Amino acid sequence: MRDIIGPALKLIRLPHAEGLDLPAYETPGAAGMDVRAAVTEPLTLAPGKRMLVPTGFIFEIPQGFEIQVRPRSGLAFKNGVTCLNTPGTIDSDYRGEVKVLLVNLGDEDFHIERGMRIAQLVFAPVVQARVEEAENFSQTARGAGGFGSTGV
Ligand SMILES: O=c1ccn([C@H]2C[C@H](O)[C@@H](COP(=O)(O)OP(=O)(O)OP(=O)(O)O)O2)c(=O)[nH]1
Ligand SMILES: [Mg+2]
Repeated sequence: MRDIIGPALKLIRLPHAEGLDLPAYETPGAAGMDVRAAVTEPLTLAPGKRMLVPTGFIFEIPQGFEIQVRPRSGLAFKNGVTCLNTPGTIDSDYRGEVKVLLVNLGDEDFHIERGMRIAQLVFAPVVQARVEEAENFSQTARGAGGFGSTGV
């Protein structure tokens, strides 16, 4: 395995993930690690339905980081299957199993097999803000203009 420069990310494999590949970067420059369905039997996701799919792993995310659960574009394009809550947020203090909330926006049943790559996990820095209530702000050229205020 190639050396990756970056913070260590510890994970624990749950019994139902026995034998599954670890979440992994498929190419040297991949932004996300593909993660697999830790289902014990094939499941069918009917059109218009959603389902929480287990990954079989718990992560210990270092403080100051998060994991984003993002869809795989191939599943979205070919099957209309995406993550309903994209990007899903895995908090650094979460110690439960990471699950993927899939939704089938296509028009055919989607079959989820054990070991299928269902989503990708992006490990990313986050900064917590100190929230402060204020009376007034600095002036800007934009002001409150938005939603196309600068033209096309
Ligand atoms: O796609 C996801 C999104 C979230 N989670 C887990 C990890 C995350 O830390 C926790 C809470 O997620 P979130 O804050 O998005 O949900 P909530 O509805 O605000 O729940 P809570 O009140 O538990 O924060 O659920 C997943 O396993 N998969
Ligand atoms: Mg929350």
